[in-house]
Amino acid sequence: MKVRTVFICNTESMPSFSPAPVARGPVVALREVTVAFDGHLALRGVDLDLMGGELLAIVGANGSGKSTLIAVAAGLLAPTSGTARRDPGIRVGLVPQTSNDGARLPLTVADLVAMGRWRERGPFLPLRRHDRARVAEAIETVGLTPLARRPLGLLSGGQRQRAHIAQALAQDADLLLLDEPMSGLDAASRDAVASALAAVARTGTAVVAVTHDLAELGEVDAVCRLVDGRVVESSPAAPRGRGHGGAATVRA
Ligand SMILES: Nc1ncnc2c1ncn2[C@@H]1O[C@H](COP(=O)(O)OP(=O)(O)OP(=O)(O)O)[C@@H](O)[C@H]1O
Repeated sequence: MKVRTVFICNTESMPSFSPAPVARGPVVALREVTVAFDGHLALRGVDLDLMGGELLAIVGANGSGKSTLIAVAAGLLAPTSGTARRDPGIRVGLVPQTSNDGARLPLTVADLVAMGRWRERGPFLPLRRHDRARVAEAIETVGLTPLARRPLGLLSGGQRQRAHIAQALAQDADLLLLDEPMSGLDAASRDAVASALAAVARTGTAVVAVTHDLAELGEVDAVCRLVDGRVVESSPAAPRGRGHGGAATVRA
């Protein structure tokens, strides 16, 4: 199955996003993936392809295995059985469900987002002009430019969440995984993030977002629904039709 999800933001602030994603195979392919925690099966025989250029929404009730699936896709958790194959060398961006934990870090918004460039630039090295532009663009995308110099500890929960999303956007990841990224965001921020995710997918990135409300993601390319660790519904990538208001359909 193929799924892709992207959040979009203020498109006027994203001039450097290039169009024309390049079609290729999955960046991550899960086959018959099962994950057991102390005998409890969190995932049961999951087959899933995460495709570059696609925005995939993962939905399901509490405890259905969404975060576990994200952890396996990110390479943070090995399947108990089955296989998780990742393209070698892909850059993975992750916004975990608990990204609000950074409240006590002695960092500003700009510091946090700049860390998203470390993989390209190397940690603690001065950012180059291009890196600084990517950082500024990501901050603008989530609407935090006026707060760029503010310490994380002085932000609201939703603002901090947006800062973590900006850090992920700045990474230019091949695979972008977001676990309930809209949690705590107001309507304007949700729209901005949804637009940003869609734009990122259009650059060729595989974007995967967990949500309890499909509508908040806007248009997605595919949907994967989990029930008790199983994929019970999935939609293949349909013609995106972004700009035509088309949304992905879900089929059993
Ligand atoms: N580290 C762990 N140890 C033991 N059980 C775990 C662990 N992590 C998750 N589980 C169990 O695995 C199942 C799936 O959990 P998971 O966090 O993936 O669900 P989820 O769909 O993301 O839920 P939510 O919507 O509440 O975030 C749950 O029954 C949970 O209790």
